[in-house]
Amino acid sequence: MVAPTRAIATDVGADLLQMKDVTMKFGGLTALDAVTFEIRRGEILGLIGPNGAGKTTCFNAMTGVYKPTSGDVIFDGRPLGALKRNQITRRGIARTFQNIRLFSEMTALENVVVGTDARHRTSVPGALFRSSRHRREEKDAIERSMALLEFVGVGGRATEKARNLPYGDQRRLEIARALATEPKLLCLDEPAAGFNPAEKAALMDLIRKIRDDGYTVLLIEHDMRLVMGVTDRIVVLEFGKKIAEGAPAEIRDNPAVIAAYLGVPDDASA
Ligand SMILES: Nc1ncnc2c1ncn2[C@@H]1O[C@H](COP(=O)(O)OP(=O)(O)OP(=O)(O)O)[C@@H](O)[C@H]1O
Repeated sequence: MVAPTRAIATDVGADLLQMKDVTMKFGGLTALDAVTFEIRRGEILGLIGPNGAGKTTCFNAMTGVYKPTSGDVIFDGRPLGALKRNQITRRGIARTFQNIRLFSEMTALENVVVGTDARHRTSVPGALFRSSRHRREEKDAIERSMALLEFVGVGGRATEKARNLPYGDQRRLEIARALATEPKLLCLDEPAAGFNPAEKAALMDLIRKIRDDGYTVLLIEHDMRLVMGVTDRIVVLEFGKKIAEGAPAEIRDNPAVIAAYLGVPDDASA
C-alpha cells in the first residue's frame, strides 16, 4: 500500500494553533467565552463537552465559517484574521463534518480528487486548454487520491458512487477527502457517530495512523472510550467556557469534568 508521504515535522510539540481569548456571540447567546488553548504539532487533541458546549463553534472559528466576536485564532504563527474558508484550507486546516457531506453522485475517487483542487496551481486557461502542467497535476492528483483511499481503507471502492458506499466507508472517504487538501491540522467532527464498537476500534487505529503520518489531529467526539483511548490531551468546554485541560487520565478524574460531562449518562447526551 502506498502511504501518502508526509514529512514528520521537526518541531513536534510546538504550538500549531492557538485560540487566544476567543469569544463568539450569537445575538444574546455567548457560544464561546474567552476560550484559550493550543494545539501542539503532532498531537491528537480531544475537544469534549456536553451538547451545546461550543465545540463545533470552535471548529467553525478555526475554519473561517465564523469570525470570532473578539480574540484571535493564530495558526502556524499567523492570525487567521479575515481569511476566507478556501484561504484557510490552503493555509493547512481541513475538517470533516458531523453530517457527512460528500458528492453522492461522484465516485469515491472523484470525491477525493476534488479535495486535491485546493492545491492546484494551474490557471483557468491552463485548465481549459489542458496544458501539460494541468495534465501532470491531474495525473498526480489521481495517484495521490488513490493512495489516500487505500490509506483510509476504501481503496477497493474507488470507482463506486459515494452514495453506494456503506456508511462507515463514507466516513472514511470524508477523511480521505480532507487529507487531500494536504492539511497540517485535520479537524474531525464526531467521526465515530453511528459506528459499532468494531468500527470505532478501526477508527482509532486510523486516527493514530494519520497522526503517525505527520498530521496534527483535533477530534470532537462524544464517545468517551474512544476519546480517552486515542487522544494525547483533552480540552473540556462547558457553556462556552474551558473548564479543564490535560492528559486523558487527568480529565477522567477531574471533578469539574465529572460533574459537567462524565456524570451525564450516554443516552442523556444523545
Ligand atoms: N449560527 C448560530 N446561531 C445561533 N446560535 C448558534 C449558532 N451556532 C451555534 N449556536 C449556539 O451556540 C452554542 C454552542 O453550539 P455548538 O454547536 O458549538 O455546541 P457543541 O458543543 O458542538 O454541541 P453538540 O455536541 O450538540 O454538537 C449552542 O447554544 C448553539 O445553539
